[in-house]
Amino acid sequence: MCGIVGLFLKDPKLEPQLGAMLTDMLITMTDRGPDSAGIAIYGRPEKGKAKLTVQSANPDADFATLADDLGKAIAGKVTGVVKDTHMVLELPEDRLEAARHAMRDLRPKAKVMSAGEGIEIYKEVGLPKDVAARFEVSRMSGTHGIGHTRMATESAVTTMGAHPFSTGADQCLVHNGSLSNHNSVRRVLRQAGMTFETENDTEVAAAFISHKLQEGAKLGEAMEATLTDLDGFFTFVVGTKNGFGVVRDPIACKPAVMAETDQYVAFGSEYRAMVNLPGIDNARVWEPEPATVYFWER
Ligand SMILES: NC(=O)CC[C@H](N)C(=O)O
Repeated sequence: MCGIVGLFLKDPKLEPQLGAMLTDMLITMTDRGPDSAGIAIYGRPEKGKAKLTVQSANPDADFATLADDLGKAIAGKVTGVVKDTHMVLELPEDRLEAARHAMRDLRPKAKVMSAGEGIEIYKEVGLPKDVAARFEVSRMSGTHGIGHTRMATESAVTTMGAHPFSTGADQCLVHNGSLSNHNSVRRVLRQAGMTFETENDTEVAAAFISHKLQEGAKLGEAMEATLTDLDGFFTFVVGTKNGFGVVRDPIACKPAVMAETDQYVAFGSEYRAMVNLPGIDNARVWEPEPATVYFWER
């Protein structure tokens, strides 16, 4: 099982409702994966600024002076907003890599959930309704977003084992299925310099796409490569700063439904995730074909 939802807005008028729409979609998928849940929201990037979303098991101690400490370490202005176990740090775009490095010394136990100009990722063990409420996702605006509710198959039920996985700036991936060659692909990617936080198969798929993008592939090409190099079952939904993509393995036994109107492109593991979207009755609704890449970019 596992439930996936995604929404890529074409109409800016819907942007203030992105978090609320995705939350509703994800809660509808709760019975497909009750052990952990997560959501990636892409806000409109602010010129010259970047965001680092970090997570801590001890947020009071770790977050109290983090914005100031990080500001000193990177010699730049850092502001932060704490939401439960997560904190979103806003900083100068050209200091993003320096900030990632500084975090390892400043707060070695805190985890980086995402980094980039638009992306924020919130994920924890628990049901979608509880995870979404803890991080007030329904109040967030944005241009596109992806949500996941997990029934673990390949690694422990932990915060870091929850989806979405982010392995590159402004990139994320969620997965329904299980990969059979993830250990060998992980070894190859490690040799190429990619690093991993978990033993999870989905993290390997995310890193595989990030590595292809680093090598210069376009989003569609990177997704196409999953069809030749990754074995097993998958429906993947991928987010980038300006893009949103879907691909299913050649057997395609993991369910997927898409809907498109003039206002949005939506993805659900099942149609019921999309019933409350505006204009859904007149949307073009279809099942994505096996071994076929679909993507949209602004
Ligand atoms: N049930 C699933 O689709 C699980 C997805 C992935 N294999 C995981 O364990 O996280």
